[in-house]
Order: sequence, then structure tokens, then C-alpha cells
Amino acid sequence: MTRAAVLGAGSWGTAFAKILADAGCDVTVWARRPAVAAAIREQRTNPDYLPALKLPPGVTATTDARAAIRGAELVVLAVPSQTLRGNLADWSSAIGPDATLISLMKGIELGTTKRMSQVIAEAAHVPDHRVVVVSGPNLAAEIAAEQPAATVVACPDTTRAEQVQKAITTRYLRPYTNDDVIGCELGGAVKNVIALAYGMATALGFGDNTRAMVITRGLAETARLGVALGADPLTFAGLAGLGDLVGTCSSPLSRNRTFGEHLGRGETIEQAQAATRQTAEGVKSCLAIRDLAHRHGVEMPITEQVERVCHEGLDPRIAVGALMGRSVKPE
Ligand SMILES: NC(=O)C1=CN([C@@H]2O[C@H](COP(=O)(O)OP(=O)(O)OC[C@H]3O[C@@H](n4cnc5c(N)ncnc54)[C@H](O)[C@@H]3O)[C@@H](O)[C@H]2O)C=CC1
Ligand SMILES: O=C(CO)COP(=O)(O)O
Repeated sequence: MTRAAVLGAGSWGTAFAKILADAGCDVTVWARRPAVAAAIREQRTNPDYLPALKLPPGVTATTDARAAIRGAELVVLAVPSQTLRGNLADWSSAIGPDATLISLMKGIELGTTKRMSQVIAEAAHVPDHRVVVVSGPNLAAEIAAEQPAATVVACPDTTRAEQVQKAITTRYLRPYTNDDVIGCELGGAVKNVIALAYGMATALGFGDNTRAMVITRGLAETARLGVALGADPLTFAGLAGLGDLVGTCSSPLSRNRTFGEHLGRGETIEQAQAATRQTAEGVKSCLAIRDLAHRHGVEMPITEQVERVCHEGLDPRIAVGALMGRSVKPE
């Protein structure tokens, strides 16, 4: 039986532990808080994040990350993007020499502007081909309820991607492999920023024309950046691109969209943070994505305005004016 460690007991880490166990793995979840580890172990629930989920018997939990990692063939990383490097500094020496590291995170690191698989390879001292990215339209609560979904398993090493694909195939999750790691990771990180814009547009009372514009032009700027970084443009038409963007923007379950709605109602970033609490990756990653775009000479007007609303206190209505007032151009 494959042994897996899931590091992070938030929404996605917990739902992913269920997937792995349902697919036949023996899973240990690392939770920061003893109460969460105890609830998973003793009641098979994680009441703070997914109260309706009853975890299968193949899942246990601990607060000792290194004990969870030791002997695991699959090491799944499900912590906030901006804490990942620090977490790996504590954990990496416990990772086995041939373990596969799986990234669930959808963010870009502040300061370095690195993708999560790059941070993992660096901080855990492993080659790129041992890092597998899982990304797609995968709202944790829907997966936990076993609603049919699909995802992408991306890795430069096809054999390793296929191993992970097999380890997470269940009757409710259909994973596809892909070797375009850059495209899959950018699709996941940038859609969070576009979902913030979508949430703002929704709260400002705009209808479906506006929202379709945000999704479509959001995808255009995601693909522009992706291609500049070496991604395959077709990836952005797939599950990790358009799929995740549409899924996240359309869903009231999305933390990024919800965060954007708070900002669109005129709340400050602190008020929005206090109201939402869980990780809305786009709020921090928009800074790194904007920096990446500047460095590569790529125009990302929606990202630019989201960054100004989140970090410079710009009124979202002024941001709309700035976007609509840009010079006209060919599609
Ligand atoms: N929730 C979802 O539906 C999905 C989330 N993701 C991505 O998965 C990643 C994790 O997100 P969620 O599980 O949803 O977040 P979450 O907010 O539900 O949970 C985050 C977890 O990280 C822990 N944490 C917070 N600060 C930490 C630190 N300094 N060190 C270590 N652990 C810390 C929290 O205790 C919590 O267990 C994000 O990058 C997100 O974009 C991807 C697909 C679906
Ligand atoms: O990535 C997700 C779904 O694929 C979850 O989106 P949020 O982080 O906005 O909730």
C-alpha cells in the first residue's frame, strides 16, 4: 500500500487526504493544531474546515510533521504558498531519497516570484522531476462531497505523473496528466487574482456581460504571461486554465471570489481578511504576478488593478474606470 503524508489540514489538504485514502493509500495528515489532529484521528472529521466530511479509515493525523513524512512515498504539500519555503526548511531532511513531492498550492512566492514547484525543488533540495503539481477546478467542499470532478497532474517525468494519477483516481475524481508544469501552475495562481476581480464586479452589481469579460480577458492575460514564461498556450484552454478560472469565478465557495466581493462592497483589506479567515492566495500573489509581468514586459491590466485595490487602497469603481478607459486594440 502506498504511504502518503499530507502536510496541511486546511480545506484542500483534508479533502486530498480523503481522495488518497479512497484510492487505496495509507494517509497521515499533519495538522498544526493538536485539536485538529485529534478530531481527524478520533472523530474522523475536520470541523473547522470541512464539517460535513466523514474521513475514511485510511486517514490518520499527527502534529509531528517529520514523523508523518518519514517513510512516505508521496509527500503532499497543502500549506499557504507564502509559508511553504519556511515549512520545508523544517521538514526537508525527513523526506526520503525517492519520495514524490506533490504541490497543491496555487500561488507565486513574494520576493522571488517563483512558482511553487520551483520553491519545493529549491527548499527541499530535490530535482524538478520529483515534484508533481496537481491543479484544476477542485473546490475542496465539492470534492469532499464526492461530486464528479477532474484535475491535472503535471510533471516533467511522465512515469511519476502517471503514478500520482493512479494514486488519486477515484469514482469521483478523474485526473489527467500533462507535462506543462509552468502552464498548470500559472493557470492556478493567476485565476485566484482574476477571481478577486470577478468578486468585485459581482459586488458592484455588474451582470453577466461584465463577468464574461473578466473571465475571458483574465484568461488572455494569464496566457500572455504563461507563454512569455515558456508555457504551452493550449494548457490555458484546459482544466488547469479555463476550467479552474470558470469554476472558481462562478462559485460562492471560492475564498478568492468571496474576498473580492468584500472589497467590492467597499471594505478594507483588513475587514475582508477578518470576514473570510481562510487562505485567499490571490491577495498576496497578485503582487508577485504583477512583478513577474513587469519583468517579462507582459501587460496584465486586470492583475494590475487588483493589486492596486488590495495593496494601495484604490476604490474598485476607480479600477473599473481605469480598465474601461484603456486604449482600444485588436483582440
Ligand atoms: N480549498 C480549495 O478548494 C483549494 C485550495 N487550493 C490551494 O491549496 C492551498 C492550501 O489551501 P487550503 O487548504 O484551501 O487553505 P486553508 O486556509 O483551508 O488551510 C491552510 C492550512 O495551512 C495551515 N497554515 C497556516 N499558516 C501556516 C504556517 N505558517 N505554516 C504551516 N501551515 C500553516 C493552516 O493551519 C491550514 O491547515 C492554497 O494554495 C490553495 O490555493 C487548491 C485547490 C482547491
Ligand atoms: O482553487 C480552488 C478551486 O480550484 C479554490 O479556490 P479558492 O482558493 O478561491 O477557494
